[in-house]
Amino acid sequence: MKICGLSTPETLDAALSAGADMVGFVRFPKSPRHVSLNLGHRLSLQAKGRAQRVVLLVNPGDEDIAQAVEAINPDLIQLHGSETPERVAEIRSMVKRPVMKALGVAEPSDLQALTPYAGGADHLLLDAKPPRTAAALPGGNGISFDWGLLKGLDPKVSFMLSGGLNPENVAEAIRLTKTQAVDVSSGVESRPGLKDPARIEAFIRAARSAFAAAHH
Ligand SMILES: O=C(O)c1ccccc1NCC(=O)[C@H](O)[C@H](O)COP(=O)(O)O
Repeated sequence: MKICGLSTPETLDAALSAGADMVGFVRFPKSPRHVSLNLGHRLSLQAKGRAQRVVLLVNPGDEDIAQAVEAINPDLIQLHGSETPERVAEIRSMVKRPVMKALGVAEPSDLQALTPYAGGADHLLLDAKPPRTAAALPGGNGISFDWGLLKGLDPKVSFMLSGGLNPENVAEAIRLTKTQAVDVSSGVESRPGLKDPARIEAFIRAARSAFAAAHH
């Protein structure tokens, strides 16, 4: 279970105390969840040893990557832009840490885009595609995609499910998609960029019960 877009010590503590496996820090200035290098550094120290720390970058240049790695020392890098399979592999060898590539799903043909990333990325995160408006963020939009599309996916492909999840629908999403991992951002917020500790706890509780039920 990954809680993405944490940006305060209090809400990070709520995610860690509730048992999140991964906590995500967004480096994207247009996002209400963006963290400075300094804040990212402090949040990362707070999470160290308690959950995997993920830094989220969008089409980063080498310098952006170097700065984020130096300041935040993440356990994993999430790439949430239009990075090619070659660029993902290049970043992975540059940072010498695992990389998760996010891919948007809206129609069956989008699943074919997964194959070229299989060699270069350590994990795949399947998210909804962002709305086609100039102001839209590449992620964190609270939009679900049709989970039924994943019936067309090779069962050997492991992925993290994302996009429009919340405490109310996460159990159904796990049951229908048989995913092994889930990611959430706006579904555990009280307003864009502000995480709600009670919703974080409810999300993790619901996801944990659904994973337990799926393994019986
Ligand atoms: O969350 C953001 O603000 C963000 C900005 C730029 C690129 C990606 C971003 N979020 C990516 C995530 O991993 C979100 O958790 C994922 O898109 C799901 O978001 P939501 O549908 O709001 O749960």
